Amino acid sequence: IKRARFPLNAPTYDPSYFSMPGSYGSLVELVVKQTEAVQAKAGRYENPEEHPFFPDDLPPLPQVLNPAAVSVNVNKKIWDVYFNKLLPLFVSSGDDGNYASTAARDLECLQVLSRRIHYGKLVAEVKFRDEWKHYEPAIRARDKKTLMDLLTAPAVEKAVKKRVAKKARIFGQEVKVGDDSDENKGKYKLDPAVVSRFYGDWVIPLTKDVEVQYLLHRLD
Ligand SMILES: C=C(O[C@@H]1C=C(C(=O)O)C=C[C@H]1O)C(=O)O
Repeated sequence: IKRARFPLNAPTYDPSYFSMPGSYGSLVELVVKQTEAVQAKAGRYENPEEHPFFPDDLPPLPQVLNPAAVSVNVNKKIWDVYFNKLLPLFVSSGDDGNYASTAARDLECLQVLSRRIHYGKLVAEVKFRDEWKHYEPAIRARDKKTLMDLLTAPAVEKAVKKRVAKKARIFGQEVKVGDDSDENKGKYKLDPAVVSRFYGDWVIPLTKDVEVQYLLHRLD
């Protein structure tokens, strides 16, 4: 919703627009890399729920989780999906020159998506512990399809998509003081249907990919 306040602002993502000593690339890459470096110093990535987008640029992170979890990081895919699939769905075309604010909102979106999708590791661990007799043979057989079938809960996915659409309607509604007309009813800063579809097409499938990748390493 906060990112939707700005148009695309393409120069934010254009390495040729923003030149600064050091191999930062585009402005958004500079903001993400430099922010992650500071947050790593503050201990952000000692929290197993947090994953950096540029881990190679950071000092070795203390390994809190077992080896199965450490190697699973799908942030490169999240980066691609966010900029190429999600952003075009909810920002207007155009350029208002607010590139630094745009990059800051993008960082917030990337980090919250990464945290949500990598929760898959914690969920997979719980599922393994609850039903290891079912998961162990599939893990040893490297049977991704069986693992995906075991961990998939269609009713939960349906409820999640319904809940995120409702949250987008509630938190994204246009509110005008003293306007009791129906003029603003059904107007949102962000189309709730876009949010629900994005969860169905990308967030949930990526979360399950994380679950499968974690489980494949669980018995390493
Ligand atoms: C996260 C879980 O695993 C899967 C992924 C879900 C999601 O990303 O929302 C929901 C249900 C499952 O298909 C879960 O079972 O809660």
